[in-house]
Amino acid sequence: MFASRAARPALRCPIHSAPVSRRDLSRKVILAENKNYIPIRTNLKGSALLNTPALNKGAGFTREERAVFGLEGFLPYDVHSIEKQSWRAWNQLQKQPTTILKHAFLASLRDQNQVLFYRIMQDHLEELLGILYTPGAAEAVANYSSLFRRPIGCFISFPNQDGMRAQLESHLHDINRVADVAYHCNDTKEAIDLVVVTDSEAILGIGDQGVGGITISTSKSALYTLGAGINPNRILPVVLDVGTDNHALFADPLYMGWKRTRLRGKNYEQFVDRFITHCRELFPNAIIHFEDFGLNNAYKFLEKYKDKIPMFNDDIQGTGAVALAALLAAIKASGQKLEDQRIVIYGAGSAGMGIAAQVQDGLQLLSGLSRQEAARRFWCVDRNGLLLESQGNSLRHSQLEYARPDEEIKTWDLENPDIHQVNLMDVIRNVKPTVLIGTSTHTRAFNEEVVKEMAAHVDRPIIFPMSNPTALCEVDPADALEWTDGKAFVATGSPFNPVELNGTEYSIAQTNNALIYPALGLGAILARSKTISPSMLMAGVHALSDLSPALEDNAPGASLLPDLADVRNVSVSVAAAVVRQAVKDNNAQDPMTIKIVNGEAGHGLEDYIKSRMWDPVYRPLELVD
Ligand SMILES: NC(=O)C1=CN([C@@H]2O[C@H](COP(=O)(O)OP(=O)(O)OC[C@H]3O[C@@H](n4cnc5c(N)ncnc54)[C@H](O)[C@@H]3O)[C@@H](O)[C@H]2O)C=CC1
Ligand SMILES: CC(=O)C(=O)O
Ligand SMILES: [Mg+2]
Repeated sequence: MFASRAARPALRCPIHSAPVSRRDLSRKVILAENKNYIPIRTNLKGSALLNTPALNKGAGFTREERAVFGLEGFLPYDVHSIEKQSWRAWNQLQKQPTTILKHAFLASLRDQNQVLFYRIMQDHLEELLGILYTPGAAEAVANYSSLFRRPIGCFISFPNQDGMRAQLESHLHDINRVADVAYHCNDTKEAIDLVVVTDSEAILGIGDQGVGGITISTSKSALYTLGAGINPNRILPVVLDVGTDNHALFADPLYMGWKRTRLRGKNYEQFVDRFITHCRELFPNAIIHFEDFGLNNAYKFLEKYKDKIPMFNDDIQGTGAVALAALLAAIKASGQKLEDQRIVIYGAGSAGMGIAAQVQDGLQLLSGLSRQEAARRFWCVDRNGLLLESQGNSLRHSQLEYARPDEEIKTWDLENPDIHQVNLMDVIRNVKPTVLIGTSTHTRAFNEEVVKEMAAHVDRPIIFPMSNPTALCEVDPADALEWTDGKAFVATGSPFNPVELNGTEYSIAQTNNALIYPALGLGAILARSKTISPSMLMAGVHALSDLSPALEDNAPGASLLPDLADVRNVSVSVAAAVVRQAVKDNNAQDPMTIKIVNGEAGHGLEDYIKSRMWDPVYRPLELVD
């Protein structure tokens, strides 16, 4: 049932002191013109300056800069504004015939003129996100070695492990970073805010991609800049090359990674531990973002480090957070309660179990359920069907508490009672779920039969096919809406166009961790929090959920979450909530941020956050000897 307008909850975030206006969200670049941009000091001149992406302005160098930095013979005469440069780059990009060539064009631009790359991305975020990120990034990762031009990011390969510390350190001395960041720091140890690391075992839904996984680290890093204004020169994207079990890569003569079977066991763990130790020593202020590790390792390192250092696993925690935000929005918009939901998770891996854990936290915190009562709201289906207690030893640790008692299915109407494998349709028929989440990589698993059966028992089915890239999505939103006569709340992991049905336009929320992890990272960096705690995550969830367009009055068909293209504005609210929570929990260590949150600094937190965001504008340059 649709909730009446009066029944809709007030637009007030429990974490924020002030109400949040969704109308505050606008596509405009935040505050760029009000900032005082400190000049960048450099001794580079001529072609060396043009070949330093963090400093290069191309045709954007002013007359004075051209004279001072000896650029006149290197550039055509006319000086062009960044708007003109962005327009030219956009026209060039349009001429690239395929997504992968567009991705390669953007990578090349990033490698020539970093500010212009971020500027064109920001100017056309809606159109370009699908190229830089999912689904485009999947193709770029898979074709990394054949498309390779120049390396971006940090490559730590197992055979070179003896030099790991020096390899990381050399990135501190990278000319781009030194020019823009380290020069202005008292200590190079302050130069890195964030490390984004993958070992490439489970890239998006396309599996083991060996060294090509660097592109997921660089894409996720770019989204930190676009989404939360984190200075790109203070981010280190890393791939840990520990070999690959993707044997197609071995057969490729152009493959650029270490051609060995993936390292496992003790050697692997020590390698990753050594990496973390060096990062902590060399970049003590940096938070560490784990991305697309294989399921077992993802959980192993999360458990090992989450209470000790500021780190998080994006696939587990970022995905859990964005899914809960969308779920809370759907529930509020339809006047339901979280504790009344029966939740089926299809694909019980990192993302699926991360969502279960986050929603379980929500059930405990918001609905007052015990941990065990909350776990009873889930039915998780994996390759071998419904997770059952009798599967004991074959279940992974993260799955154990959601396994259902075998007793429960004794009374069920099963498609094939002879086999001990309860399939998705069995679960839908017997559980009558209110929520169906897909994190399985099983293309079109939510077929017409599944969706119609679900819709036959609930007024507003909540269906989140979250697998990426687009081709692996469990159901096309247009189908899900058609099969439910527009009653379903649908949200996907990759972008989909709005759906027109019976005179209503349905916007499809892109329920992707990219809507929340940039702000989570920004909040943790600004607070310099000791850890990235569950309460910080939950604060981010509430802040994001409260910005849901579906909670607007009279908004049939509205998206459950703000548009990913609005992420930078969304991030201000979400990061503020994260920071406030860190301060409240005595987890924050940055004196300035603590002062601001405690109202002792004379200006508000949101303004401070905006003032700390990096913008794609050309900063003045100052020549030093
Ligand atoms: N929307 C978002 O923000 C995010 C989406 N994802 C997507 O979720 C999907 C899974 O990613 P991860 O959890 O990291 O991978 P994973 O490998 O950890 O988990 C996938 C799970 O699905 C199961 N599975 C595979 N085929 C199945 C089938 N036919 N039926 C039932 N279960 C099946 C696997 O056994 C495994 O447990 C990927 O497509 C990924 O792109 C992941 C993270 C974030
Ligand atoms: C979005 C993301 O992190 C994934 O699909 O793996
Ligand atoms: Mg991922």
